[in-house]
Amino acid sequence: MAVTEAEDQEMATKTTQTETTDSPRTPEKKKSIKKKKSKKNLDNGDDENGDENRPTTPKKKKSKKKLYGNDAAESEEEKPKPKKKKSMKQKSSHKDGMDDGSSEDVDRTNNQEQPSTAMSTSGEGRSSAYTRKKSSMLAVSDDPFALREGKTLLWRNVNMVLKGKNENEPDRMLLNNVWGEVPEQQTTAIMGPSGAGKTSLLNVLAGRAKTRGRISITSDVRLNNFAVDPTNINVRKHIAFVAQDDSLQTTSTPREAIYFSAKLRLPRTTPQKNLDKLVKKMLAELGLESCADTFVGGQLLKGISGGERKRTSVGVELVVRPAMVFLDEPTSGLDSFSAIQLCQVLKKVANAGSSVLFTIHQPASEIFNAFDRLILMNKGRVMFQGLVEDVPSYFKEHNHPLPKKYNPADWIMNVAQANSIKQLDDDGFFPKGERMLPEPYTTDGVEGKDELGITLTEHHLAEDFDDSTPGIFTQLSMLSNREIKNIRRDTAAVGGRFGLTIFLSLLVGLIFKDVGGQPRDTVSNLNSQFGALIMVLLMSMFGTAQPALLAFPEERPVFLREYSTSHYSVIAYFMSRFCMEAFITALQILVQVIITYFLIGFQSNFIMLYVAVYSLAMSSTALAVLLGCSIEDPKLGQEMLPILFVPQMLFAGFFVAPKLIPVWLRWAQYLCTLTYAVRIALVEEFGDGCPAFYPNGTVIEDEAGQVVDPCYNLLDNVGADSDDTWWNWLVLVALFAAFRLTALFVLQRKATKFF
Ligand SMILES: Nc1ncnc2c1ncn2[C@@H]1O[C@H](COP(=O)(O)OP(=O)(O)OP(=O)(O)O)[C@@H](O)[C@H]1O
Repeated sequence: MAVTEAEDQEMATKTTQTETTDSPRTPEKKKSIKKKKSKKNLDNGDDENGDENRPTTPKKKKSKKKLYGNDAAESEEEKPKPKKKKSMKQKSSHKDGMDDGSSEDVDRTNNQEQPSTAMSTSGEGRSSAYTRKKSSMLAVSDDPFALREGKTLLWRNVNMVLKGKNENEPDRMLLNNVWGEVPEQQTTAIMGPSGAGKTSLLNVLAGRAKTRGRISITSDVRLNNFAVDPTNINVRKHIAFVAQDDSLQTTSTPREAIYFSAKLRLPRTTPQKNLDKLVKKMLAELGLESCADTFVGGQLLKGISGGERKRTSVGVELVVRPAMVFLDEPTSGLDSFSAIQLCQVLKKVANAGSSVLFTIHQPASEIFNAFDRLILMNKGRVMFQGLVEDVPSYFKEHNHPLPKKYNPADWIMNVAQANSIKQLDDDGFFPKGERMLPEPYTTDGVEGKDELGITLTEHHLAEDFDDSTPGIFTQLSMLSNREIKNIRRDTAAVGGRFGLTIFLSLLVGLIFKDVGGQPRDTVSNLNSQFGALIMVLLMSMFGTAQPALLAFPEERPVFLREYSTSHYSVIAYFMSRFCMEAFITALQILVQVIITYFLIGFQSNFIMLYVAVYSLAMSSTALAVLLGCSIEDPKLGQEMLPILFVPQMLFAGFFVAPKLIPVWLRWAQYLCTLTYAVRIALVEEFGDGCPAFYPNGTVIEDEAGQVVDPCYNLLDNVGADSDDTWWNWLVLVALFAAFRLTALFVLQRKATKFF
């Protein structure tokens, strides 16, 4: 569409009309607008009076000339012409299936394309269903393509700069003054040669890229003309995003993955049978029926094909009937039939009201002609932007007419790649000129905040967001169910973990066989008993902390995708993971302690030993989870394992007595969970002393000539004292709680602040 400066002025004027003369909106005004909205809900779609405060439905704009960015359009101070109106019904029927562009009831010659921002005030014939309260509308429908209220995203001056490594290396403009819009009810494709900046633009708009390292990003982005920071989690939640890399739970099936999304993201009042029907219809629309109950699969688990996985990712987002859908190369890896099928689905989604934006590489002509709009990127700049049907005339006007019987997508890519930027510039591509945006409804400035200091934009977003989705208990139950299925289905991982535990326990148990029952009358016996106990403790630490450390970085993409698309809260995710971990660890430690306890013949009480080893395992996993939440890369997690274990072993007192550690380092022992577990277990095993110690005559005497019980001596060496046992328990539990809470905090910050 063509937004010229004249049109921008029109938009600004309309904004003023819509919002009265004061901008930004005040809370009071917002209330009055709410009232009008509800009144409108009752007016059964009769918009002949053109109530200027109602949310508007952008029309499918048609124009032959004056494309958005057409230099002629930019230079002329032209009065915008009135828009031709079509009813929703007419529009839908026109858009159904592949758009053949045959809707000749629209004056394409003179009708300059209009900005389809939310403040556009023309009264498009929106049905009452379209404007009904979102939650009730969605709850009662079992149609994945039910009408919904869309949103329009506008952006200007989007720049992404890669700073040079040093003064000699110049900065690189990865995105250079990029502008555009994604109107509701339309499909917009971003095309361009490899490295043109398609994914970068999509990521910036979806809030998945931010100033960081050598990359700096600036942008002016409007959601329904509210100035927004796309990286804000509240903004991100409005956008269903399908990334290029599928991040799905590998042990779920497509049916379960789509159901999981529908159950947690649709209004809680949605009847179960509607959810089931929705999922069924979504699977059918995406051609996933035949693999609906096969595992998604991953590196180690055989599952559905790459194309099926991609369609599942799309289904997971579309099933919740989002207002905005962004997709990064949704057709990559799909055969041509599946690609067309997917594009038809996207088209239906747009017809239902959503704004759809996606990147795509050289689509077939059938697919290309089905898009409504095109953004053609080249070397980080916008080479063309407008209606797809205007592409041939635009390229003809700029000296690159589309040859007959040529796929237009191939042709425009050919033009973009075969000509230098200078040549294309000379030919008039890369429309220039400053593109103004109308005054935003609110800003983050002081005047845009209410008395509580909450920005009006946040009010708007929060109000707009459906808060009737399931609460924490449903989230916990859904997440726990999925975890249980994951454990049952990922037999390799669970089997490996338990297999290794059994193997190592047997190895240690056999090597130290019956050592625990030997009389404590020699140094070697006593040392062996001590060694056996330390081995059991270390084994529990290694065997449980390692999987916990690696679990989150591996699951991170799934968590971040689901969290950023409002599946569940961080607390629900954290709690469900904790419960599963606690359960699996309890079983694992039980197996380990049963084998070692009876093979070695420890003197401790079985239950006490089990609780001590389990407590160590849980507090070690808490530290591991904290580290795991702080890092992004599973490989880095592997490399961090020594950081987790080595200091613990060094400070626990069995390699070097704590009193021999330099004073300035000695404090670190108090942060090591192993220190406390060793003290508790040793007191339990040797706390009664060695009644028959060293009968062969070798005795140890202290400086005063008193005979020293070697068991007490051993406890003393590691700083253990039976009087401090409760204190040791307390610190162990406190460390566990501190690590867990810090991990929760880190996870919350990571999830909301950074993608
Ligand atoms: N974080 C980054 N650091 C350095 N360079 C980057 C970064 N992100 C993007 N780029 C560079 O920006 C340019 C555009 O990248 P982008 O991935 O957006 O291109 P694209 O059009 O999506 O390409 P493709 O079609 O090959 O996926 C590329 O040259 C890429 O190397």
